[in-house]
Amino acid sequence: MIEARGLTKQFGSFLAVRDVSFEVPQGQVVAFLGPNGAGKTTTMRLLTGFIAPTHGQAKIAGIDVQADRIAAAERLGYLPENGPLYPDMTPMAILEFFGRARGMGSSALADRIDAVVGLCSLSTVAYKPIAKLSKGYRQRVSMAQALLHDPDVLIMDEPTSGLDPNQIKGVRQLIRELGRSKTVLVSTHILQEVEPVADRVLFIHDGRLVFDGAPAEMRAGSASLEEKFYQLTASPA
Ligand SMILES: Nc1ncnc2c1ncn2[C@@H]1O[C@H](COP(=O)(O)OP(=O)(O)OP(=O)(O)O)[C@@H](O)[C@H]1O
Repeated sequence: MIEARGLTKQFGSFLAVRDVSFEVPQGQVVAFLGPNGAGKTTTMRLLTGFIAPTHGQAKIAGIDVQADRIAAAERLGYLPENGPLYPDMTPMAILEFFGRARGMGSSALADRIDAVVGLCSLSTVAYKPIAKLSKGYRQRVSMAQALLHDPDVLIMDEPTSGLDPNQIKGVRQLIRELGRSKTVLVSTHILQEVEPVADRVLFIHDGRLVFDGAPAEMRAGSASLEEKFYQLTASPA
């Protein structure tokens, strides 16, 4: 459902992503790990068609995201890091706006707004301006936007960043629930999140994929995931 083939991105003379290849089959929840500046966001932007690769190819549900971005976007929900939300709008208004932009008809859109407001626990803030919402609720509005068209594939960039422990728990439960029916790639800095949520870990360092395996395999031979994180990033990739 997600395919990266030789993905490479160069900004000027700087190689941010270097020849990254992997495939994620249907129904897998994958944690995308790596230190700051490793290339996680850039890889996710390449996978979603948001930016074009210097070399290589990205496919979502078999669709080349550069050649047919609209068809790929229909199958894909993307939660960008600090995604833009119009602060004067309410969650209901913004979901309606995004749904219309996606060409959803009135009755299907009303049903889906109901579903995502429930799934993301937004009912108590549905009619408050986004400017007045806490960071946790704003994140849930972004999540609801990503889920609105019921995509098969979800790509989420640090969905728990800046949230309190209760909110993190809520997002973790939601990801686990979504993982029952969807293919999910989620980046995070919080290693404790990985084992309860993910079937697989992709670890990127200096723009290169340096580990691909189950969380238990990543931990094998080390005292903890943290220890393995230090080992994987101790020298340049
Ligand atoms: N548009 C750009 N122009 C120049 N350099 C960029 C651009 N976007 C990203 N980079 C650089 O590419 C590298 C990878 O950045 P990226 O945001 O993908 O890392 P990341 O793994 O998501 O980091 P973090 O965990 O801090 O979010 C960084 O050195 C960053 O400064």
